[in-house]
Amino acid sequence: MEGQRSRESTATNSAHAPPLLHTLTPSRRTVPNRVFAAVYICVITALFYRHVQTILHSTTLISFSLTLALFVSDLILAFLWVSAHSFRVRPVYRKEYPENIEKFLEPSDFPGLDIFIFTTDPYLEPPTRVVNTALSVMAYEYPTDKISIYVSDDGGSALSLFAFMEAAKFAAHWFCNTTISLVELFDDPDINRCMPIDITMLFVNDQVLLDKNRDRDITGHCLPNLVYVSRQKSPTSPHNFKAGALNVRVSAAMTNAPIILTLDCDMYSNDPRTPFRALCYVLDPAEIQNRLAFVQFPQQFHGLNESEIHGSEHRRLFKLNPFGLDGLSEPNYLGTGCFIHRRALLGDPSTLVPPVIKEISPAHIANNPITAPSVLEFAHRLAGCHYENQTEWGSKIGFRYGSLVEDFFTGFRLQCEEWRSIFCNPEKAAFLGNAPINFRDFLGQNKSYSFYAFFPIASISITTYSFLPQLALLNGLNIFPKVSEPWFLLYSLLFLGAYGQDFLEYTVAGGGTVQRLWSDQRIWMVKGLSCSLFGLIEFSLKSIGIQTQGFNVTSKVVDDEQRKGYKQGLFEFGVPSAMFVTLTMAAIINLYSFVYGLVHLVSGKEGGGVNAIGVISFDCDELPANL
Ligand SMILES: O=c1ccn([C@@H]2O[C@H](COP(=O)(O)OP(=O)(O)O[C@H]3O[C@H](CO)[C@@H](O)[C@H](O)[C@H]3O)[C@@H](O)[C@H]2O)c(=O)[nH]1
Ligand SMILES: [Mn+2]
Repeated sequence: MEGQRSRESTATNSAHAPPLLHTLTPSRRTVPNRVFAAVYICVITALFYRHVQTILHSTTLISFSLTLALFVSDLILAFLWVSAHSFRVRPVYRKEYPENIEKFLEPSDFPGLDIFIFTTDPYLEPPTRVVNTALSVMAYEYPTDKISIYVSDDGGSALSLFAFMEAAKFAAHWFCNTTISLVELFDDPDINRCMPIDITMLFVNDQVLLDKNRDRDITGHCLPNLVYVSRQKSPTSPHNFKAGALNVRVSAAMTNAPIILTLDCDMYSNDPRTPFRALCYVLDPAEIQNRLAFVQFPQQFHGLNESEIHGSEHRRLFKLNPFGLDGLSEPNYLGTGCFIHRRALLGDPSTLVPPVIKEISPAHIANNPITAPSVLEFAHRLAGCHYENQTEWGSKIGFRYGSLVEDFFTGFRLQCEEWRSIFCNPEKAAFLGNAPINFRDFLGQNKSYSFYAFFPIASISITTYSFLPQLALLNGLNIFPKVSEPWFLLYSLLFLGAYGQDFLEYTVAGGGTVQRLWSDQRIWMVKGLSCSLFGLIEFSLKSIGIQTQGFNVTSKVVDDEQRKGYKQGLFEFGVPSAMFVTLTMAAIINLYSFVYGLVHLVSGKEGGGVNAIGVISFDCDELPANL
């Protein structure tokens, strides 16, 4: 990480001021980043000058179309490079002082915290894991009577409900004995398995499993509220996937806490003090005035292998880029590990959009027992599938519908409404999760990530560069400058500049290893040829009205065979997928043209030669550099 940091404090610690809650420090990379950007833009401009010259002077249709294709591909990559510059223009680092929260607040003054945990498929998401997620947050060092946990089960599965009924009993014993290591619970291969059971019911079901007013652990201390929610679904009204589940307002009827924590069932709390960290921001009057909507913690994973072949830790997306966006007050919402002001979900900072029922407005104080028949009846009504009809839920308020990546979309909409956000990255991971270790699951998951704004269009460039130079080489056409030509220097600069910056960012600033950087680069190309490409095609089809499939839940089940392969750093091609076709085609053509180029180079024949060996490599945010 960064070395010495000058302190640009947002909260001061003078005699009369409240205790220091957090500090903010701009990264030392800011100035070098800006200088580099200026130089790199000049090099990119030179590249386009060359492309235009070649197009204008092309004599055959083939050379014209080849250069045009490269021109378009480079244009897309250059556009993405420019947009990625926002991550580099002002990265910032923060530090919190959670120990000061208690100087500032009495336990009775702590704000209520409603924790939402999501699950949808007991076969892909073993209920024992979901239970572990819930137990991990029950152990938060936070006034117990202020915490309520809502488990949203979109599958309405009897198995998940049963698991939670057992968990509620277990909690009474476990809660007072938190010395049992959570990691142990997670890594036990036997409890990770999902028992096959053939009952799935869809019904409106809010079941209060633990009530803080009623339930005690075995030493007599109170337990947090634990509520199982299974919203009603009907074939005639869209359920809007996770965004729909997020918007079920049962928590508003029962506890209506001002702060919400969203957590996927594949994550668990790794630090019981995390809410204190979040409070350092959400309680800071300066931040509230600055229209703070949410505090996002990074998604981090455990159980990854050394080289992390799939790059599924998404170090850039989840850790590096948010530092950059934080400097601009807009880190995006990552769907899990995020503390949100409930108020931010109900309209822009200046005009509150009133919910249809006033009992669920942020001002409403929910102080009836959550098991009171009136509360339960109200909660049932809110979880019904028709409640949202003719309302602004999903369009102007709540989590926004219409995108499979509801996190990215909702965060973006909140920012458009002038809400601000903060990225909080403590040294000890606040949450840890599981990333898919199966190659097909990984690609399936990334098909939806690839909707991320413009990123999927990079697949046009990647596909072009995966086939075009190779085919040109095999046909004896020159499309890149020779080593002896001055233009070769330009390509070298593009290559070295992109990789140099990427290397420094990933390893020195981002703490990643060279091996993982290698995997990250490789997987970027793999994604461009598979999931991004398919995501782009699906998105285009959908835009012109052709139906495609919806959200694919990422499997969290891992068998021993898969675990073994993954540990050895092997990609698993055992299961069929259309996404492998483009990948394999590119691999074969690249290998063939690589050998072809090499043979010609060694035998001293002309025809492409060193300038197009057939291996392409370029960084996700940069221009291609073909050697
Ligand atoms: O109809 C649905 C579909 C999914 N989920 C839950 O949503 C969560 C995320 O789904 P997962 O299959 O794990 O997707 P990932 O690709 O791993 O999730 C990433 O991408 C999602 C969409 O952008 C975000 O919501 C997640 O927080 C983010 O980790 C899981 O807990 C699911 O149980 C539901 O509750 N209802
Ligand atoms: Mn997930």
